[in-house]
Amino acid sequence: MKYVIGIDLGTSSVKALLMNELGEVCGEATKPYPLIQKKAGYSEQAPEDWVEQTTEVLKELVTRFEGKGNLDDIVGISFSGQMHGLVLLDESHEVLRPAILWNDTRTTKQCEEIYQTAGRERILSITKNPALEGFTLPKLLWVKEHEPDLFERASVFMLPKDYVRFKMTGAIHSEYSDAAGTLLLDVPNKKWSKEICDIFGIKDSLCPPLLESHGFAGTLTPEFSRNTGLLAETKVFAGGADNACGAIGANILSEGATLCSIGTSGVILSYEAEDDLDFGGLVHYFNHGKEDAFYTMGVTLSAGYSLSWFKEQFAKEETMEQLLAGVEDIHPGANGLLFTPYLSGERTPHPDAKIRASFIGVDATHTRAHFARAVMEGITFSLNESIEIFREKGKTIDTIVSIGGGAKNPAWLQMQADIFSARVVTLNKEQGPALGAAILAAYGAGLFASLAECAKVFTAYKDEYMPNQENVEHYRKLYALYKKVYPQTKEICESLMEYR
Ligand SMILES: Nc1ncnc2c1ncn2[C@@H]1O[C@H](COP(=O)(O)OP(=O)(O)O)[C@@H](O)[C@H]1O
Ligand SMILES: O=C(CO)[C@@H](O)[C@H](O)COP(=O)(O)O
Repeated sequence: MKYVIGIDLGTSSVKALLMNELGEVCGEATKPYPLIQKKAGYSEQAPEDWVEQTTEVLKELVTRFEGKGNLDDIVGISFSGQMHGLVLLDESHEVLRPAILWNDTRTTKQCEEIYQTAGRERILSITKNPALEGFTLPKLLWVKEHEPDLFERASVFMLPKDYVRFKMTGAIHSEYSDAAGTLLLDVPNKKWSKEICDIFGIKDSLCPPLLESHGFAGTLTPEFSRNTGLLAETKVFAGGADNACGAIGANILSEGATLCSIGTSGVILSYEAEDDLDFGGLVHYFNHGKEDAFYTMGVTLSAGYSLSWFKEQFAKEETMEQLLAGVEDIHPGANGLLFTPYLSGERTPHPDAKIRASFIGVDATHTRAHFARAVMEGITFSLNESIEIFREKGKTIDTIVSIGGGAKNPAWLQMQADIFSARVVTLNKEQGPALGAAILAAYGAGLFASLAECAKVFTAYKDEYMPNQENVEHYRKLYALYKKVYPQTKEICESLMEYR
């Protein structure tokens, strides 16, 4: 029996998943690491924490595997990684500063400068994406402006999982699905954009060589092999961005397939075979982890995070299940209470780092459960704005695969079916993007002839939620009210910035 390992380098933790070639889960281990938030809007992590905890989870998997199989039957390891984070290395490949993460919003000025210098249309035509605070190029320009000495010393930039893979193998690479989120990649032509690098004074050598997601990146260094117990000959394959891997693990590998993922952030993701559709930058347009395929995606920055924040503040000692008990008994609309999930700004459809969240319509009859339901509905309304963009562009969205923490609660899944007005299905294995990473490893190692063949063995749908027409109608009216909150709170939120 052959085995593969998928590693998901997330925002709050790293998870390693051991699967056999039959698609059975044979082990998993998770370890957390902290966020460093020095100022409002800043979000950083220590790359060495990722490496340390990845070593630990692999060590744990190997220890539990002993006696059950041979280590040389582990034929591949691959990655899923939190996107966009900037890691800078010097000439001797030492980390120059903490990584600046995807949810760090310090770069509004750099985004404006990108448009002023290069023009929005030019950026869109090359990278297929708008300049957003979370992306990597604005972070590089922030370092160039605020830490010029350090920028001068940088010899290469890396994305989070690419750095961990470098520490595992000693080889420096990136791959297309993550590179697409840097704003430095010519997405249709799959190469670093010389034009953008030249405009912004970025040396070509700062951009690492690119691989396909299933491409072979190297074998383990003797040190990494010693520290984890894995054989030094173990093959490592490039891996993909977390959303690309989430999509692979949910079998979003052909036209017409749509994904809803509610993790810390939330995404609505749609498979694209073509590189030339025009969404005018309203949604992200990235290379898939499948060769020569793409996906479009709308992002709600604080999706699951809004609910976790609510629990942390108002039900700290309880489990998520306890907090959400009874939410299904409350009528859609939470008795006239609306929530917008802009706890740390927003991306789709309002790229706005300054907007903040609101509860509107608070009444003395509202209980904590009404607030919890309003939070879940607000997150789902926000994701529906991405679905609306896709539908307005002519896409048919009738079935949505729901994954992530948000897919754990049946009331939330029914709410998704009602608000999205679509059939919602769940997966039989809730392993998140680590499953997509394991599929990439299995395909890279040659266990399957294609990603789709592997996904067929590794994944299957489980439950189905059909829209309830009465609720669909009710939510359609509430959604129209929800959409009025952003424009009517934008100016107030901007003025409140000086008090934060
Ligand atoms: N039992 C639950 N019911 C509903 N939502 C949940 C539950 N447990 C976690 N969540 C939501 O899922 C989110 C975490 O999802 P996950 O996919 O693990 O995120 P990430 O990979 O970004 O860390 C939490 O922020 C929370 O909102
Ligand atoms: O910024 C994006 C996508 O563009 C995020 O999806 C991050 O890649 C990480 O998200 P979580 O999986 O931690 O929610």
